[in-house]
Amino acid sequence: MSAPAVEITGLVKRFGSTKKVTAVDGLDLRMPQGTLLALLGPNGAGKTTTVEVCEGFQRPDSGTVRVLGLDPAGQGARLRPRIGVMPQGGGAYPGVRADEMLGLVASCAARPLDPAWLLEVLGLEGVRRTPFKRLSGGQQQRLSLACALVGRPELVFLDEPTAGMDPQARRLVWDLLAALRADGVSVLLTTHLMEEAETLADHVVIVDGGKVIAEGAPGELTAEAGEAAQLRFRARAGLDTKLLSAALPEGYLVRESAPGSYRVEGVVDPQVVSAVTAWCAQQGVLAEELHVGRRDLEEVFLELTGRELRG
Ligand SMILES: Nc1ncnc2c1ncn2[C@@H]1O[C@H](COP(=O)(O)OP(=O)(O)OP(=O)(O)O)[C@@H](O)[C@H]1O
Repeated sequence: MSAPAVEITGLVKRFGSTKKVTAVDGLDLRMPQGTLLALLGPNGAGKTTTVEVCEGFQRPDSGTVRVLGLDPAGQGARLRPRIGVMPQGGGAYPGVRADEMLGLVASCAARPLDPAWLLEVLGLEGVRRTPFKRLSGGQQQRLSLACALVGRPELVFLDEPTAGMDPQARRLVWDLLAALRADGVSVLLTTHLMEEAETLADHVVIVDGGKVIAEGAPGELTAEAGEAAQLRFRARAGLDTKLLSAALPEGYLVRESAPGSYRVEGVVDPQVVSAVTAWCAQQGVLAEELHVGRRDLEEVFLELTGRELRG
């Protein structure tokens, strides 16, 4: 049987001269080959550090990390030709043209993809002669993604691949990632976009404070036994939830899951929706983002931590 794409056991990584900052705090993760795993978490959760350890750019303080069965710290020379890396923020020599840069990276690979094809798929055909510094942020990101993929890697690490992209560019990237996955390429990406994780991932690992706080298929994480839908809304923080609960039909309970985020517990029906909005109107409160539906990963994170994913 082939080795997992990534296997991490008890990873700890600390920074600072006295190692005071614990970026990763005993993280375990297993990713089979041919799957797409999303590391989802807020700023500072330890996602980039975890990925950089897998790429061999950081050494763990403790724990073991195996990537395609190899130790990234000690067997980097064997590992590097088999992986693609898209770092956060990217970067390149400012005067290099898009096609020159991709051509250069392709020339380092044994069996590269056709750079012209990749530029076209990523919507960069029209800017192939544009110097890197004059590309928009989203175009630079896509070029960085092309560089990560041009060597036909078995496994790619993408650190916030769609950060700063407009919805159209994001969609192009999502389509490409879905196609890669369908071709059997393993993809590990970090994101704080729960929609990205829900759309693309076979497996989502939610990290916070350097630890895994939940994981599973997106559907598993968002499923809740016996509950088809729930009602959520946002309003100013500190509403009197006891008073609101009392205004609802018997058996319903309202909780403020994070400041300004409210959740009505109980089976949602038209009467309860109407009662919530009527009570808010009486208090002169505007119920915003009123939502009836299954919970999403944002909600899962909120329930686990009491904080919003997008800080
Ligand atoms: N080189 C470093 N020196 C000191 N502290 C660091 C270093 N790199 C990361 N950290 C700290 O480690 C913690 C985790 O950072 P990391 O970049 O891994 O988080 P992240 O989940 O990728 O965040 P983001 O979504 O903002 O990229 C943060 O508190 C960060 O400030």
